[in-house]
Amino acid sequence: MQSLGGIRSWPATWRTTTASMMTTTTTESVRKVAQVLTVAGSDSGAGAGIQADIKVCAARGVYCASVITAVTAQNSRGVQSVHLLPPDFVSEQLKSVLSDFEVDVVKTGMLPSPEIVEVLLQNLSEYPVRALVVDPVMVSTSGHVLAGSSILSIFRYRLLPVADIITPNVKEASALLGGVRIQTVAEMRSAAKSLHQMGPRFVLVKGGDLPDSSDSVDVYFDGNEFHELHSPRIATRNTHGTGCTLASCIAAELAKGSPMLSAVKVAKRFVDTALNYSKDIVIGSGMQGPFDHFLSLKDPQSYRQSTFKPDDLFLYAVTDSRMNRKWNRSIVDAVKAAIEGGATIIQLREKEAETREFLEEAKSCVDICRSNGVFLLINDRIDIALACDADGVHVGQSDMPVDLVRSLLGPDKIIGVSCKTQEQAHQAWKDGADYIGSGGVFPTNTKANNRTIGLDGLREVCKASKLPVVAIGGIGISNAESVMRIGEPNLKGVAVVSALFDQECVLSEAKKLHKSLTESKREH
Ligand SMILES: Cc1ncc(COP(=O)(O)OP(=O)(O)O)c(N)n1
Ligand SMILES: Cc1nc(C(=O)O)sc1CCOP(=O)(O)O
Ligand SMILES: [Mg+2]
Repeated sequence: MQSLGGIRSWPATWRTTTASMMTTTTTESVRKVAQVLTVAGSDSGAGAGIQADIKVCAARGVYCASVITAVTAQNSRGVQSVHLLPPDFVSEQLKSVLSDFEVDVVKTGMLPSPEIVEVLLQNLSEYPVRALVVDPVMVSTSGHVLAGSSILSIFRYRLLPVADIITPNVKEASALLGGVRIQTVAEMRSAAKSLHQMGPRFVLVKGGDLPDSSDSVDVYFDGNEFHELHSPRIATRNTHGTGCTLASCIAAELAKGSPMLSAVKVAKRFVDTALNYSKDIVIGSGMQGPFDHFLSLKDPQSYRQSTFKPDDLFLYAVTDSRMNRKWNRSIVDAVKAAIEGGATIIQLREKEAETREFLEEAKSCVDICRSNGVFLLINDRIDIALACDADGVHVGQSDMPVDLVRSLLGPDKIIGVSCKTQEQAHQAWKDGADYIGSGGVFPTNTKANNRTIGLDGLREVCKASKLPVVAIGGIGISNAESVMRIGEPNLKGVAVVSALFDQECVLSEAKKLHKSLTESKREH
């Protein structure tokens, strides 16, 4: 079979992504729709399987075709019965879709027999796609075997070698590796490495089932580097279908053109958001309910609260047009490098930009940030934020009042406000802000006539604030650790301008600062 080629070669004409990201415009004005094909089992309860896959793709703005390998009778109590489709008929479905549609990414879920894997491989060699995402489903969340041990050999020797990414949970990783013990993050790393040797380009071992961990940790391995992707464990019964959802979301992001790590990060965040958002909905009477992929079954007010997370403030990159001009780089390039280096949120602070030019650049930055799963805020300019559909704004005490900003932007946007005093921190909470920027912690050359409040002033603001706080002003690699060391639980990160953007290489400075912040977090 020809190598599936991952997501390496996109026709240049597809690159102009529209705001909705579902379609891309070619020079001939033909709209190319990002397409996923899911090859999986049907779940009558619709929390997992084909039904979940279609919902995720729809939620992410991607078209999803479906080839059904098996029909299951299941609900929130478990799997009552499974009916396998004949391999010939699975092949007919594959041919129907692949011979007609321009499928970008194939995602596999329940592949219940070696014969079905065989017909899948045959069809993929006849109709190659850009990427193959393999979720090696073996056992349902309720414990029902969906693909027995007869499948292991063809998975190991035929399917994994042509996969771009595989997304096993620890039980599936263990089964693929002949029953090795995987009970710690170190063992997950070692499993990811061994699985990578079986041929997939990337491996994501999901640690949701790991015993005794307060975090949910997934281990990503690209053949060289490991990334640990942490998220807080969400207490809910509604976890049915999380694996299918994650893999399909990765497929959808790849179909839109994201690099692999970005696709994985976006997918993890999507699952966390959906789980948190629907943690207390009740569908079915069993132990494992479905969750809401469209985030629409609850009060919309709570959506905003669940999407912005205080930890997003960890490394806050604030751009500066003067510095970009000095170093001869565009805002877009500056933002890309900051994100690649580990920035967790971006603010465009373009004090001298002309409105028209700023708007165009802001739109490009929104696309970049969105495809990387990083929020983009606009400094001061509510009009620009609305026009480019940014994720929010940052305003100061002399800018538009926060309550008015909230009424203009609505409940879903993120609003940050600068506070130097406890009174301002109280007011920020009352007015509906999401976070506080507090400084100048140290003297700065970036903002003229800025009053320095020092570490003591920062501590005061943190103590008075019910909101998460990010520290700003004169912060860089040499002193970021001393800021985080004040140890206030709601101090979530540092915001920096010159430490990233008044430097020759934004990427390497961002990486260094991220590393130093991560180390100081580990120590405290
Ligand atoms: C994260 C963050 N904190 C504080 C500020 C300062 O905002 P403001 O007081 O409105 O001053 P200007 O940035 O507009 O000069 C910020 N931008 N970001
Ligand atoms: C934009 C801004 N606001 C501040 C505040 O105190 O609210 S200090 C500041 C400038 C921060 O730039 P640098 O990281 O280069 O010191
Ligand atoms: Mg301002």
